[in-house]
Amino acid sequence: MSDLAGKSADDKSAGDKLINSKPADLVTAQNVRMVYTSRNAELVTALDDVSFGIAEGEFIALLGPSGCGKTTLLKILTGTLKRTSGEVTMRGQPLEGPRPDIGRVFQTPVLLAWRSVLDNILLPIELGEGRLQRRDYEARARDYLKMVGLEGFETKYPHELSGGMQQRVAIGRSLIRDPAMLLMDEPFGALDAMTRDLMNVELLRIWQASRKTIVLVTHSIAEAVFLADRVFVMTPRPGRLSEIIPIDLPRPRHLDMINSPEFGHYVRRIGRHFATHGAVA
Ligand SMILES: Nc1ncnc2c1ncn2[C@@H]1O[C@H](COP(=O)(O)OP(=O)(O)OP(=O)(O)O)[C@@H](O)[C@H]1O
Repeated sequence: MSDLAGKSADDKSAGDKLINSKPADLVTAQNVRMVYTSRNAELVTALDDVSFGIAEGEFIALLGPSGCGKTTLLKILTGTLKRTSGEVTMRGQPLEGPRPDIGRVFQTPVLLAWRSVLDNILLPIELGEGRLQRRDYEARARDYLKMVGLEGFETKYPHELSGGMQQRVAIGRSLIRDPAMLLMDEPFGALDAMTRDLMNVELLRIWQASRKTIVLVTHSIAEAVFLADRVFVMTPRPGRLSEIIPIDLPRPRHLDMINSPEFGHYVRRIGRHFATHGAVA
């Protein structure tokens, strides 16, 4: 991460209590295994024996080397990819397909160029099952626009926005159906380092304001430590969870914390782990 000292997430309260309390798990995975069959009929084991629980409101960073199965695990958690074996539950029920209470943010924002910012945020309402009425969600869309820092940009089009702003629209869109959980696949990976740092601070502010559960995939040890309550460290393929590391840094987190000895301790500890078990890309 670059050094943009002094920026902080606004909310003063949300993070600490999550570390100290033990609410029931929102999502669980038990012995999840994923084997793909490639085009030449080769079997590729992407995930093996992955088990964990994630509490409501937690921020989890999924960290591991390229190709270790992070995206695969995220797709399984969205219900869009069927695991080969193992159990996944959400609120105690088996997760067997996509659900409206799980939102997803991709590495690139995938906005529709011919729709305004407000219309892009409302897209899941128009496409959603169950006759959702756009007018019932417009006030919420405006609230989320404000939350992601885009108040006043309702009528702009994607090409009029920076990359960071476009990704804020994508985050607003992922929140519009009020999901319990947001799954984010390297959401700021395409942005320059400075914008990425600022977006991470913004993301913590949005997380604390919206109180969603977040699972975020990253290649960056520093990003994982800065954002997460717990870092799930994966092995090289076939991806297993080799360690779950609670990050006991105070919240709200400021970018100048990355210079603290405690932050350095976590980064070195995870770095040593990868030096022993396999490198982060
Ligand atoms: N549809 C598929 N068919 C066959 N193999 C696949 C398929 N999708 C992914 N894989 C393989 O599964 C493994 C895990 O892929 P995945 O995209 O989940 O890794 P990742 O950790 O997200 O990688 P990266 O960090 O590079 O994005 C890789 O070896 C990949 O080549």
